[in-house]
Amino acid sequence: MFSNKDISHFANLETPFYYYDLNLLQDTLNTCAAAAKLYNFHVHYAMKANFNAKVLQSIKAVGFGADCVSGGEVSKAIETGFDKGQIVFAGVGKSDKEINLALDQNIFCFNVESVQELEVINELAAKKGKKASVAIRINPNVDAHTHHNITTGLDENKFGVNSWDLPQCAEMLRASANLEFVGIHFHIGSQITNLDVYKNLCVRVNEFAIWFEERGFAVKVLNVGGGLGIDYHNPDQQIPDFANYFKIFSDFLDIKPGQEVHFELGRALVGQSASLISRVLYVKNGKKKNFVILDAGMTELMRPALYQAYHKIENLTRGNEATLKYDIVGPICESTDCFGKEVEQPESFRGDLYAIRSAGAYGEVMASKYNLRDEIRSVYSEEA
Ligand SMILES: Cc1ncc(COP(=O)(O)O)c(C=O)c1O
Ligand SMILES: N[C@@H](CCCC[NH3+])C(=O)O
Repeated sequence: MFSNKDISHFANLETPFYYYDLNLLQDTLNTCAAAAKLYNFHVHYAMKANFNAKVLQSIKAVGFGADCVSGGEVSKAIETGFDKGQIVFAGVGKSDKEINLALDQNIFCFNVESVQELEVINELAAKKGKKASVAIRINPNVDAHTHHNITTGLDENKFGVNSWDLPQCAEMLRASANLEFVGIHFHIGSQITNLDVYKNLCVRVNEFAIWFEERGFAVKVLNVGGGLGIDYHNPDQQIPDFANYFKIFSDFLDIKPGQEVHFELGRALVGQSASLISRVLYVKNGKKKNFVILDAGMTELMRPALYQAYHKIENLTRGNEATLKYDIVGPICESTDCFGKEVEQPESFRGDLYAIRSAGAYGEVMASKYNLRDEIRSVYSEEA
């Protein structure tokens, strides 16, 4: 919800830009941190969701670790001041250069996604005379009931080690003098709104933990990944239900004394804290359709074009009284450059300000230069 003061402030600014509500971000982080603390759970922020410098500063300040998926993210986390001892590094295709960088930085652990990767990390660690801490990312074949493009924990997905490869994994761990097994890792998908899915995950985590323990491995860390969704239809109902989310893991995981439970949350921490603010360039009234053409497009927010993702769209200049249906599109030379079809809006005019809500996660960071677009700018609530 934007105040009149926000809207007058936006009216003086060049569009498009991401607007970050840093107070809401702080409230979200504090709520999550307090809910996790109740159970002594460890939270790593999934940096891929948003690595805007101010966002990262706020997250670091609350004491979370970082979940990284590239050497670039590991470096950025360290530059930002995240504790190296709280950095985890996942990814199915870690290059030798990235592994070496993470070894040099003594990060908390590699979330390893294949037997071959274990072999490579062992070799590279041996060359440096080091022992690399590793958790095995297991693909548990649990359906996350989310969009198939952001599902990661089914047998057909490329992520993690499948259960039938675990015996080979265990053998490799035993044979590798430069690896230290710390635990098991899972991440079954993103934008998960049905929390029952996590109960199913817990059942599988318990089974896999026993599997490793029966073979003589001490499972110190149970890392259950992230994926908690946000309500894209109600962007003003802003803070996800962290209390219930963590309670599920406390209730359904068999947590042994000394065992740590780790999470890797991205979207839930940052998703509602930003909107993409744009101006209407043109309004085209056709025979079959009316179009609102914005100065922001799929190059600034790719999710609708990529996953047919829903984002609530609001005309900030004219208010809420919807009288017409428009396809809300951008200026990019692609037919998928569309933020919403047949969206009910007030009659709109050139110069109106539009907000595309819930754009704090996988928004700014997925922007592209396609069509040689200007780099997307950011504006922060503290500047208003
Ligand atoms: C390994 C891993 N951990 C954590 C996340 C964070 O996901 P989300 O933003 O849905 O919480 C992702 C992205 O889906 C991921 O691939
Ligand atoms: N980029 C996706 C989420 C992918 C999560 C990373 N595994 C989105 O916008 O919803």
